Amino acid sequence: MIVEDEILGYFRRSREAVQRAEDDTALVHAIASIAQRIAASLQGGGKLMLAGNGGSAADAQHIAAELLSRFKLDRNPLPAIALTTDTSVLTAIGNDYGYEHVFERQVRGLGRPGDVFIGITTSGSSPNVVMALEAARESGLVTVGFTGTRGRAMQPLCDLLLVAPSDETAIIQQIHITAAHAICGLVEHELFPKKL
Ligand SMILES: O=C(CO)[C@@H](O)[C@H](O)[C@H](O)[C@H](O)COP(=O)(O)O
Ligand SMILES: [Zn+2]
Repeated sequence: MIVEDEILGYFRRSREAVQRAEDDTALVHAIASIAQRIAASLQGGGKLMLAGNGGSAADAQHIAAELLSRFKLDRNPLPAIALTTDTSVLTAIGNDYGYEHVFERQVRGLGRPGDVFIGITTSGSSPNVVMALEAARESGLVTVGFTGTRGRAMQPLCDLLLVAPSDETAIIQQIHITAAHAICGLVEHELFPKKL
């Protein structure tokens, strides 16, 4: 019974967060604006870079895969890189400069003005993501934050901020990947209208 309560409680909190997201006009606008900025960057020869820790690292990789491979349309690959995958780079930077630099240094090395960087942190306080957003801004990238209600303080660092309406990491991640799927669909529609 305790196990069942745990499961049903989790489902209920998920459903309530999705409902809050659906009713959140600012969130829906943020999703549309993020898709528009990514499409504009890719159209102009830019690329998308993403980073996060733990489950959000998996989300960064998931989103890059949707664009480089395909989301729903059979079309040309779109340039997207998750900065979470190269263990040589991550261990070298982590070992030589510190873990808080693992994304920031990649942003400075790989980012070009007009690219888009998405930093994903459910708390809004992971130093490696915050430093990468600072580096992206200094390097002339479009800065996008994915966070939850605890992460609103990221706003000054972000051109666009997606705030999932929850303070629970796992639930925030679920809203993030739902929003990311919507963004991938919008980017495909914008860039490949004839494929519809
Ligand atoms: O996936 C989960 C929890 O659902 C964890 O791996 C979680 O991502 C990790 O604890 C992260 O280190 C949390 O970092 P952040 O979202 O606060 O930046
Ligand atoms: Zn998780």
